[in-house]
Amino acid sequence: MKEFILKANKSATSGDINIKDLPGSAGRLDLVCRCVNSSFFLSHDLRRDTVFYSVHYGEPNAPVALKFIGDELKRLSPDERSIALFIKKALEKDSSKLWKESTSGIYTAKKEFRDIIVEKKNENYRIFYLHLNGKPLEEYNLKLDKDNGNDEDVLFVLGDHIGIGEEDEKFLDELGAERISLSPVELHADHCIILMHNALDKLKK
Ligand SMILES: C[S@@+](CC[C@H](N)C(=O)[O-])C[C@H]1O[C@@H](n2cnc3c(N)ncnc32)[C@H](O)[C@@H]1O
Repeated sequence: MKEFILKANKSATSGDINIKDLPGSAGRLDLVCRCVNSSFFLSHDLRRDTVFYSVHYGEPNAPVALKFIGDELKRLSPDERSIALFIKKALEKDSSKLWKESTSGIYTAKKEFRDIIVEKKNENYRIFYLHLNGKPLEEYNLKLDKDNGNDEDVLFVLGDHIGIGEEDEKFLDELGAERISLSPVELHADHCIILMHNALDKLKK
């Protein structure tokens, strides 16, 4: 499984969202929507082998985690407004420690960013932190196949416009996360997802 997790430092944690003001009062929800687009949408298809998480730390109810499962998504279209409406619906529900489905393939839970990463580590996922100053992707010699020919389970960690912060960087270091740099210039998180997908797609050809 290929999974991405975004720390959305300012994104809304209730359904009280103005869809016309995603970058402002909704706390950069535009960025979350673009990451959903980049995670899943192909031309006339969806990436069914991908899962995307965003963990929101904005007002009024932080944290709230969202999980999108490619294999289960239905009726979602690639435009930001459509994605934002599904997110609004999910955030309108009360969240608890366990994942609860809002609409097909979209779940919410009251989970911290770190909780999800630890869960993945315990499930033997390989954890990568996408970072400007990481080891260049080309030097990684990525071989994401297990010996039995199945894909290795991988989680890619991303920050938003603010980043993930020093404490969470330290947490990732202690967890043994590997830092990958995708470019010598700083990119938007959604563009990093596209580049990462592209690199993995090429490994399969
Ligand atoms: C707009 S950048 C964040 C900028 C923020 N000021 C910071 O200090 O982290 C959004 C995220 O994209 C990822 N990113 C940006 N440029 C990257 C690069 N060249 N290689 C790998 N990941 C990158 C990182 O995960 C980063 O947190």
